[in-house]
Amino acid sequence: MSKDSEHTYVAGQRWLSETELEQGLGLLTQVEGRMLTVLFPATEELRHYAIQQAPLARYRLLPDDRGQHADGWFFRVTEVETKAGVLHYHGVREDTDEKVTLPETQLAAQVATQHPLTRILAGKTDRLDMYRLRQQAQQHLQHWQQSSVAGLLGARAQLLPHQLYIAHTVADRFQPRVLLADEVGLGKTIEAGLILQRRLLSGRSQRVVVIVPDSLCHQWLVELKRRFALAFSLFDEERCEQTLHEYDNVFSAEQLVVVPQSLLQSATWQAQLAAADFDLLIVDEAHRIAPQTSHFAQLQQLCGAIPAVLLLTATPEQAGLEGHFARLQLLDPDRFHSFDDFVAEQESYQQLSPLAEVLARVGADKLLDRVLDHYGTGRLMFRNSRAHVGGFPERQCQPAPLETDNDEFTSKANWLHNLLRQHKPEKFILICRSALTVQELYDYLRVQHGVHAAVFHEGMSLLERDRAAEFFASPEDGCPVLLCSEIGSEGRNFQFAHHLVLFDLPEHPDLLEQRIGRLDRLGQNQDVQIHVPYVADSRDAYLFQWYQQMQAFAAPNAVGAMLYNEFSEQLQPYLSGDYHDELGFEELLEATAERAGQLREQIRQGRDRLQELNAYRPHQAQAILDAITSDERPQQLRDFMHNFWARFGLDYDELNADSGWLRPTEHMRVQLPGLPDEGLTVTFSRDYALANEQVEFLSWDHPQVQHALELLSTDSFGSTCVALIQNRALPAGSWFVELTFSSQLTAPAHLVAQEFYPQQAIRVLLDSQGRDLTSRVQANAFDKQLQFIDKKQSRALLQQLRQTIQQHIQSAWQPAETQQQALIAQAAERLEQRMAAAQQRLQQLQQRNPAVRQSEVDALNSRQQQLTAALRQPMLQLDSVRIVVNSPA
Ligand SMILES: Nc1ncnc2c1ncn2[C@@H]1O[C@H](COP(=O)(O)OP(=O)(O)OP(=O)(O)O)[C@@H](O)[C@H]1O
Repeated sequence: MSKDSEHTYVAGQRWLSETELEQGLGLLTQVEGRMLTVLFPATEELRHYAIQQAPLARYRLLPDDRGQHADGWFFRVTEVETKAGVLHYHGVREDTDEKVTLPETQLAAQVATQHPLTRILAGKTDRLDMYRLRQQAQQHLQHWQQSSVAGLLGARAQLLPHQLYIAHTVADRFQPRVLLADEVGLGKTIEAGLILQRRLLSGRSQRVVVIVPDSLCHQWLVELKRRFALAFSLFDEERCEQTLHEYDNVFSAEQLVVVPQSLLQSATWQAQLAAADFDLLIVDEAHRIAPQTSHFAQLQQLCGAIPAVLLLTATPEQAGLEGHFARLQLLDPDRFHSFDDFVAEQESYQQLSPLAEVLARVGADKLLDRVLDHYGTGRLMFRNSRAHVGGFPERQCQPAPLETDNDEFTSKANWLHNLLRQHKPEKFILICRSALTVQELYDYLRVQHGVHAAVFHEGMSLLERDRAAEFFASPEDGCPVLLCSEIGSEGRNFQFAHHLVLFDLPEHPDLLEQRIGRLDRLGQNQDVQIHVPYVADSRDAYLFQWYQQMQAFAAPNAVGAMLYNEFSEQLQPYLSGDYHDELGFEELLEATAERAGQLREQIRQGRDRLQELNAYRPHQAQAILDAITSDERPQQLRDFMHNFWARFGLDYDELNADSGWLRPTEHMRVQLPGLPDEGLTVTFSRDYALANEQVEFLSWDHPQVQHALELLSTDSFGSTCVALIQNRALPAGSWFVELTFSSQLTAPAHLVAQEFYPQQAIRVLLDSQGRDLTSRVQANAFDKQLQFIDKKQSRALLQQLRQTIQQHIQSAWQPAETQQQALIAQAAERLEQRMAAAQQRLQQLQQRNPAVRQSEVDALNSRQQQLTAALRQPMLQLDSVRIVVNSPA
């Protein structure tokens, strides 16, 4: 038996190593002369120490503490007894309620080495600034978790109210199943991305599949990365084949996948997709999968298997109202069971429109909401129009009637060459119906005129297409024109160009709209010139005149599909050259113009207007924008991240007022997602990020920021600390223990409990006598007075005080629990109020609007019940401890 200033060393006692805490709980096996031997059973390491300098801390449990037996079971300590220097714990087993007594020798070797109490006992502390950083991280995390716009903060995108309104409305539904049908180029991809991001970050969705026309896969992958910092994986045929031998279901390999539409053709992959437990499905250009095809049947199966579905199409009625109905049916088969009922219902909505219009005009928002609630498809379908969103440049049609001394192709090709020459160095996008024409034109321009054109069509590989588009878009490239086929270019972003050449005309007005939409989309900053060459009496000449009657070139054409349905049969003979009656065409034009006027008027008063009013409710959108402006807090984020980088070994060099270069150093203490070795240029400014695409936009939603918040809130960095206070009003040598407890709910992620009860920090401040000063000494005011203390001093203090500190820490649980109860009561009240309001609203809505699924109402009830239950059992944990010692100068 031997003795130091604090303890008597006896074999059988348990000790922690202050220098090697990760060894777990040591067992003192031998005391011989001036030497100690300690075995660390967790690592099977043996250590010998000289008694005078042994860096050991005595491990003792106190009544009410929780201990673990070497056999794995836990017990609650009721009494502690010392027999010949070894502690004997009396307690109750948690699993069996049995009373037990065990010597400390039998304790498990694994102790929570990250636990602040263990760290304090072992004298392990961090610097004051690290402790502060941890506290800040927790406050920021709490703020973010509670924000009503978490997940909508981080997109590299302008804050456009029509997109944010849709994103917010759809993302927060239990399992949204909607059609995003904004006019072409208004940003459906961004809307889908925002919805996705908010759902992923809140835990509402976890496994996502995006089905995209093959030609758009790359664009989607790039947009998701560039705009949302989301890394999706492409699962094409090749990747599936490669993954096949590793996984039963290839799609289990990743959480976020992009799948080319063509993959649906394979029964194997299709079956695996349906069985891959995705919880969110996004289908881009959904009109491309035509009803009554096998593809469509497969899509139907997927929509049946995946609970949340977003279908994207700018031209929902391209294949007629039946096609539109079929897609709505994919979303809600129960509600859309009869096409005739659907048509009748659509007509009945027309009556609502004038009233809604008046309410919108006078700004009676609440009443307008109620009227719009009656509009059945409004819950399922969102369609914004340019007219409603506003701020778009004009379209200018430039018809080019041509003389024909040559064949049609040659005349047009020569005209094109002239056009390009006149407008040098401007860039032109040319779209025609087939890849064959693209190829012929390419050859002709090269051979006859020495003009090098870029080409873009479905016969090229995706990589070739992307390269061609990129090459053409680069300002250095000398190529004046990009020749595109119809189908090859759908969904593409060509708004950097201002001239569109329609080398021939498509037969369907929606296809024409898709073509113009390549340039006339968000981000277009000049009027779009639409050049239409045609030869007299040709197919295109007739089509051009017909399109003029419906003003198809001047503005987005909402009536095109309906006119096509009514008149296409009469039009056919003129297109094929098989007609006898030129007068008949004049009549057709007149009839088309008249009908277009009627339909437009109907639409103005009817369904489309209702759709627009519903897709964008300005006062609600404004509330979302306001919340974003107040929760973005770029300055606070910047300060926090700068501190984080400095403490964790990353170098940051300011490049200008808005951006800087971030790079890892050899002292980097953690791995950050998406940080390459050579570093990264970053900004906290949305505007700067928008103008500089290569610069990473850091927001509270960004994975690196989330990682920092998470790390600092859960890991042990900064969880224990000793600091000095110099306050003459207090006795010298008086000291304080400041504790932070974290309180959290344990609930499945999809319940999004953090919205009501984010991870909460509960502070308790005790003085050296164990008196509770929490409410008397404010956290900030206290913190401001604190100063660093050097490591040696801090260690000596802890050695001296640790037993009392351990007792104080134990007594702090009671006030922490009391504070927690108050927080819980507040959260329960908030939950009750908000849920009651949401339920009432949904139930009222359900009475008015048949598109509210019963499952939504049930889900809301069940969420409330589960959250109420979770609120009864919050988890309280000791998170950090700071010891403050007064030493007046
Ligand atoms: N909020 C925004 N901020 C900046 N750019 C945006 C925003 N929304 C959309 N854009 C850009 O506008 C263009 C059109 O957006 P997007 O491709 O999402 O439209 P879309 O409705 O899906 O078009 P399409 O009907 O052709 O598929 C894209 O280049 C997109 O990056």
